[in-house]
Amino acid sequence: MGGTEVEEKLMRKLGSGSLDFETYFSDKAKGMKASEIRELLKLVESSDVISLAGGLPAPETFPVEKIKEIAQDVLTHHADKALQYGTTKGFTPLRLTLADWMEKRYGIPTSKVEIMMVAGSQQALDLIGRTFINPGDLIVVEGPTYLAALNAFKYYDPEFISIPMDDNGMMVDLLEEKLRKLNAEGKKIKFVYTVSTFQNPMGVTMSLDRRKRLIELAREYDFLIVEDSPYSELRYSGEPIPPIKHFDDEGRVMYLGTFSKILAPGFRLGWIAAHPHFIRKMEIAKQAVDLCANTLAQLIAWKYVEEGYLDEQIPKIIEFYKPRRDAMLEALEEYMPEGVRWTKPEGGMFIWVTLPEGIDTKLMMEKAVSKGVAYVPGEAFFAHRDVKNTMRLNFTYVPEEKIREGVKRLAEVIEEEMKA
Ligand SMILES: Cc1ncc(COP(=O)(O)O)c(CN)c1O
Ligand SMILES: O=C(O)/C=C/CC(=O)O
Repeated sequence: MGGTEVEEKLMRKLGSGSLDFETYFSDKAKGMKASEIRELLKLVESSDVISLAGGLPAPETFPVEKIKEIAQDVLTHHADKALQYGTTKGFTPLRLTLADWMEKRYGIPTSKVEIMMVAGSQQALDLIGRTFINPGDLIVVEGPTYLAALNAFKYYDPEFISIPMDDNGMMVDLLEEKLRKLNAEGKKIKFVYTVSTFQNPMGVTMSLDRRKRLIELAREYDFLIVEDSPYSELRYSGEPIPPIKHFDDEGRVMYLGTFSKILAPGFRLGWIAAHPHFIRKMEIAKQAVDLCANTLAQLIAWKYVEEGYLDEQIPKIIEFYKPRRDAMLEALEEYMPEGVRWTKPEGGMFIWVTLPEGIDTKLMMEKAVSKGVAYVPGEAFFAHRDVKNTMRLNFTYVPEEKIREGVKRLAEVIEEEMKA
């Protein structure tokens, strides 16, 4: 029995009860929206639907034996630390190892950043909202962008400015135009949120020129940059591009990393690399949220990175995902009707599909699931939910033959929709 059935059974058993539950919620709680991605995961959890929806890493890429071995070692030699409360900033040896790892891979000097461990980079997004957003602050996001970032920031009542994307990431020239207009009105933005490499949901990567221009604009118009980068290690083709943080001399960029796609999401372990002044304030915020990140997970991750297993594992993950990306691109080419477009990402987990104007992919979802395929409708990835004819496909979770079958089924649904 899947989670959804369990919930429904419990709700039926308890009935509506005597309490008027809604009256007890805070105003903010009443305004919260469920995550389409999280809800979809429940939908396809116990069915034979081919899910191209959730951005789930393939379980086959989890280094189970190595985790077992390291956990055994950690619990034999460091149980007193691994099972105890830790400091809010995180296990120091892990933080230092990660700083060295980032310097080696991204050319971000350890002297320029401090690292704080968080309960997944999703918590980093909430801490950034809690620490930096006043109601009404202007926050720039990509259109489309990671929908759970919108949900995290929304709780703090910003005003979103959505900047369109193309195959080279955020259209920074349009951002510059917007900044000029705001400046003429005496307005400033607080920060730009970007998934700079293999973006969620489009899969595209911000070009080097745009990264350099964005950091120049940040200086010129005095704003911060939140660079959220869970996918940067998953490159299947093309050449690596330094993160925006690499060009940051003043401490304007807060870089978010995570173990979710390069070790396992179940660790719920990510990190923020930022100026110590910003880290300190977010540390104080985190003290009130969860005291500290999971210490057992931190010590296992520390050994995993320190002893070089992470650097060994990343090429294996790439080798596992590349054929799946290729299978999806080939199937889209083979099955999709004229008039349907899609991104051709060099890495990451997602492909973004654009249908002819007038088709609403949220309304089309029910037909797709009845045909045995699921995707994430694109509307929720836009801050103003004003684009309806798009969808996000994930290629990492199901094997190639299922990807092909899923795209074939989806193409049939789209074809029918285009004829309707
Ligand atoms: C852009 C982006 N940011 C943050 C997250 C949350 O990741 P984590 O598992 O580290 O919380 C995700 C989820 N994959 C994501 O796609
Ligand atoms: O699909 C995504 O973008 C996010 C996946 C993480 C989640 O399961 O919510």
